Amino acid sequence: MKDLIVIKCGGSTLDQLTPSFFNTITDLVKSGKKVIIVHGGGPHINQTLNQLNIESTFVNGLRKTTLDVLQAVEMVLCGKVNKALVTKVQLADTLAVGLSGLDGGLMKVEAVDEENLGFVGEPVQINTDLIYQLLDQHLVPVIAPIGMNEEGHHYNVNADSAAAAIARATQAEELVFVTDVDGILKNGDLIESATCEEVDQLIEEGTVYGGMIPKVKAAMKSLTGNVQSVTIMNGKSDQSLFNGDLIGTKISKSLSNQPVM
Ligand SMILES: Nc1ncnc2c1ncn2[C@@H]1O[C@H](COP(=O)(O)OP(=O)(O)O)[C@@H](O)[C@H]1O
Ligand SMILES: CC(=O)N[C@@H](CCC(=O)OP(=O)(O)O)C(=O)O
Repeated sequence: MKDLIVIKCGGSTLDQLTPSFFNTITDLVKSGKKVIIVHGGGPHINQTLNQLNIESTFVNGLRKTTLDVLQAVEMVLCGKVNKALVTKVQLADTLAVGLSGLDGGLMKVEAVDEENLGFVGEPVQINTDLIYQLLDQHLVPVIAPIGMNEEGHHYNVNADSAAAAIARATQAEELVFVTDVDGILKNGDLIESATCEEVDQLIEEGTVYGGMIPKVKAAMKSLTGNVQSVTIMNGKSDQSLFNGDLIGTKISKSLSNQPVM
């Protein structure tokens, strides 16, 4: 869809996002752009799991999700984090609708690897009609990454994967990952642009690790569809967001996949 931007807000940066960030979203909507927010909440989940004395571990950036963990994840993401974000968008004078992948069949998922990861899902189908209807009403959908499978079981979805699947399915023009670092760093320096091949190499050599892995993998997956541009940027930077070139790491399709001019 033309003029559609999917913004993924990482849990690492959610509490630091300033009113100017949310004012920018209002400016975007007023200028005729359509905005979808997909959010994470990893640190918020960790805090609640600690309070509940529930252990959780990560495998390649994905949280191993037992039934106990799933219940806490759902409570934190769909409840606390989602509603806090809806409130902040609305304080900037834009109406937002908070929902999860469960609501309106928004995100159907399949288990990734139930034996090793438990209830971790990956999106297989997005109800784009529902999203378009909200966008047509000038509402900003704020989406928590919990999905449902065919049997009605709930799954924890990495928020980067959810954002990429939603960007792909809605044919968004842009996907922006807002996180707590300036972009992909190598030896402390920002990599301003990288092709998918270069990103694969960065994973292989260990420069990209942990929570950055699902982010770059999701970025690359979205680029195999209609998404034109993926940027990873810092939510703390006070740059005038989206008014020109975003500052961060821009990931582009491999040169061999570029259309011939
Ligand atoms: N090459 C890299 N450049 C920057 N950050 C990296 C890199 N590799 C791993 N990371 C880690 O990825 C983190 C961002 O991922 P994550 O914590 O999952 O954030 P979010 O909650 O925004 O999704 C950074 O804070 C950093 O610790
Ligand atoms: C399967 C899986 O790992 N799900 C994530 C969902 C939240 C998330 O992705 O939050 P961030 O964007 O802040 O990392 C989790 O449980 O932490």
